[in-house]
Amino acid sequence: MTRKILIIEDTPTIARVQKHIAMKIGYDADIAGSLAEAKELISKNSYFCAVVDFILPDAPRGEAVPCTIEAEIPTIVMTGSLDSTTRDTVEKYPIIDYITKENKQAYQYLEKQLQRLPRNENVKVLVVDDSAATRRHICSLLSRHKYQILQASDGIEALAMLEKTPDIAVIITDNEMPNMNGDELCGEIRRLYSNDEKAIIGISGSDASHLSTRFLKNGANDYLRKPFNNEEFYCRLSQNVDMLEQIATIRLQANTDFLTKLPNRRYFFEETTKSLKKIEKSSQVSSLAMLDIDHFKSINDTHGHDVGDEVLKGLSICFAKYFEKQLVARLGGEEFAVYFGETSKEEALKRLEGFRHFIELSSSEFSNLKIKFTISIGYVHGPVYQIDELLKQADIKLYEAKESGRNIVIS
Ligand SMILES: Nc1nc2c(ncn2[C@@H]2O[C@H](COP(=O)(O)OP(=O)(O)OP(=O)(O)O)[C@@H](O)[C@H]2O)c(=O)[nH]1
Repeated sequence: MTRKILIIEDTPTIARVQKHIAMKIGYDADIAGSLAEAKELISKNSYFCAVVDFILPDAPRGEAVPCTIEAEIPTIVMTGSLDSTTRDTVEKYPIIDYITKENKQAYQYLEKQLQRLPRNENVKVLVVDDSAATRRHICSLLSRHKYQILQASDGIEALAMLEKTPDIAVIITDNEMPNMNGDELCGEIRRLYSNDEKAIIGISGSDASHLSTRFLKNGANDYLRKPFNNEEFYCRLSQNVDMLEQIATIRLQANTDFLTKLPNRRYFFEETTKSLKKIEKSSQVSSLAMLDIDHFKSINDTHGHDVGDEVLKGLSICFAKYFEKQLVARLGGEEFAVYFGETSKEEALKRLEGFRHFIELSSSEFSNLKIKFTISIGYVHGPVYQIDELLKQADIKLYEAKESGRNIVIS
């Protein structure tokens, strides 16, 4: 779904720059050169957000701001300069943010805000406070920036909610609450979830100077003193969400094979080791296959490395269709592994044989040069709970598959 943005700006060059920024991010954009034009567009369209110039020829005192706010369009205000009258007007309305155009980084900042809004729709924030009024206030700030919101009235309820909704990213918690104080809740959350999974922002109205330190020492990422300034609240919150996002990106890069975008060897070892521990505890048997393209060297030697890469990428895409619930990784070169966990031997072999057959029939689809190739597969199934041992046994079967003429599954 393309989100539509309304740009209300009477200087055409500035409007064009803003439209360019919005479209680069993926928005559709309408431009209104005056308040009258804006009203006309608002009556006919629905907008995800608006970027509003504070001074317009037919709205010299910021009258366009209440117009978008009344139409329930999340609003970013652009101002020429921020004198006290402008600031008072801007602060009167529940806008997302204001940006001073005279600032050199104004458009970079606008771009960041426009990128954050759609992202925030997927960020879950849990608000923990025993005061319903404070919760309401924080929730209204969060909904203005399009965050997904969950609420709990004390620490016990918050922990239950975290267990039920594992993808909560940020917890904003008060300190003085019945049953469990905010700093204690913080400690408990950190016992269960790491800093790269969840960010915690502590808030308190207390004057006690040591409280911020207590929050931080118990694992909070940030602290806000009540009553807090809305702008500071948003800045701290988005910095924490940015940080979680950056960690997730780094983690994804560290766990992904660059060429095929499949999980890499490192991720495969980490995940299978965890799973094998569980399987061993419940006395189940494990199940794994190693797959290898036949005579891949000759594809490289005959057609070049780039064509070889194309073949590897094409094959990797097919894994997702055949092994939706299994963990597939590129171990290196033209060697891949499929970890079945507790799947029965019959089921695993049926899938592997189906995949081998599919590749035999369709491999020419994966490259522009229509290169045909086959794969060999070695499969193991048994009470083995060390991943290197499982791979060693599967590799022996794979070697047998190669020795017996290739394009075969050996178990
Ligand atoms: N294009 C491309 N080739 C790679 C990559 N990684 C490894 N290779 C090549 O994969 C080939 C593997 O060759 P071999 O181990 O001899 O295996 P094979 O030719 O497939 O022979 P069999 O496995 O016995 O059927 C070598 O030519 C490597 O250079 C890669 O990322 N891209």
